[in-house]
Amino acid sequence: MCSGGDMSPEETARTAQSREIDKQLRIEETEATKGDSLIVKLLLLGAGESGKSTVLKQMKLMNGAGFTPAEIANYRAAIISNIISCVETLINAMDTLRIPYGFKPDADHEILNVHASLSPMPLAPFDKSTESILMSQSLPRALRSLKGDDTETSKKSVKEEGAVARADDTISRAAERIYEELGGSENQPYPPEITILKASERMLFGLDLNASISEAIKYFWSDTGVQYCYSRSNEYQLMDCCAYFLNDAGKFLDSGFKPSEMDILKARIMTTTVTESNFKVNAKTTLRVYDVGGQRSERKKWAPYFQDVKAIIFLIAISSYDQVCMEDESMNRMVENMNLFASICNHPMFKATSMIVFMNKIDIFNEKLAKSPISKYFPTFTGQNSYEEGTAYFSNRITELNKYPEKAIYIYFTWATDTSQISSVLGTVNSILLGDALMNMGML
Ligand SMILES: Nc1nc2c(ncn2[C@@H]2O[C@H](COP(=O)(O)OP(=O)(O)OP(=O)(O)O)[C@@H](O)[C@H]2O)c(=O)[nH]1
Ligand SMILES: [Mg+2]
Repeated sequence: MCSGGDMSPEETARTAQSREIDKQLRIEETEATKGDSLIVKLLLLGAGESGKSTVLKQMKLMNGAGFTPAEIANYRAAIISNIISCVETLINAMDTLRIPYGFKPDADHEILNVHASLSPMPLAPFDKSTESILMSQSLPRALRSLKGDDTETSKKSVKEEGAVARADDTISRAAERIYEELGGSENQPYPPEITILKASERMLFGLDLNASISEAIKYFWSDTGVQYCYSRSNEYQLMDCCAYFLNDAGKFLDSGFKPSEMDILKARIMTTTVTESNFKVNAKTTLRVYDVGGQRSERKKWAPYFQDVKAIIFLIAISSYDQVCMEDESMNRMVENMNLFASICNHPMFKATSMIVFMNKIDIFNEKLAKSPISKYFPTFTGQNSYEEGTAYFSNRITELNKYPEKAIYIYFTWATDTSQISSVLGTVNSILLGDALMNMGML
């Protein structure tokens, strides 16, 4: 077991947060069970990073609970750890995707000109057979064919539903070629700011985040190659809060920084302990909400909470249609979401349980549509790549998965980090829940 001294800031923040939640729960539990109140049990389910804990934070805010000073301090630590994780992820992705620092995607067709402006080094001699492969396919695939290992994954990725994102265009090939010619990961002529970050790559968590690291992060984030790498984040695992925190890294890393409600809503702490929160809906009714961890390894903890559930809010990040699954990079994230939804929706214990689906992260979905065609990942989608047609398509796909025709599926499109949008949806959901709960108890 990990002793306190060995914990990363993220783990420390998580442990302190769950202690604080436990304390709060004990208080709420006592309050909720006073008198003969009606308890409506609600589960928040869904895959990792779908937004369950964010919805719970919003429920707390709506209930006037706000965040305690201890929670605020924990979220500050979580934000710092989010920033460091994002920088580390991007540094690694620059090498995995073979993107050189300073790469300018707009100049992609002028590969050699771009090369000349980036590097004072003479062009390295290029092996012709390798070149022809690199110019016709993406590097990961090219490497697989060089090794004689052009496996099912790459073939599957083009035609079938739920394709996995792999850039394979002139820009990505130009990046790879320049990256190789500049000397790959080891020998690129890095600017000093990038050198600081790369040198401390493995130990950023232990570092004193002084002004020079903060400046280096600012420089790193403004690098055109890093921005291009960020634009391809559907090909690897990057937190959705990355841009929000890196756009203002200096402010968040300042020792006097105190997170706002929005900062806290954006902060990511992966759930590893099932939490129970009680909300008084009216004088006699308490909503008892369970928030679980959605990563595959966390799902074995769900079943003990399935008894007597009145409703499930199932979250799906609709923006995940072009992303790779966290736990299995050969799988599309939306397909993982849909499989998980089918297994919960059609679970015999939930035959009569109200199923409320939050198709979440509509803000990211909307932004993505301009550059990421749904049909590339879901060939059965033949409509316009618009918000209306995209949401209608996924809404139908989800509804079709329900095998109990007598059971209603309520679908909402949500933006969990936007307090006013989610409050209005949660208001409607409360009415449904109370109606259903009272009806089940013969009180309506
Ligand atoms: N832009 C945007 N970000 C969101 C939205 N909903 C959640 N997020 C962000 O997505 C990240 C993950 O959200 P969480 O609420 O932690 O996800 P979760 O489902 O609880 O994840 P697990 O605990 O791992 O199961 C956080 O950084 C949130 O701020 C949304 O609608 N829009
Ligand atoms: Mg969570």
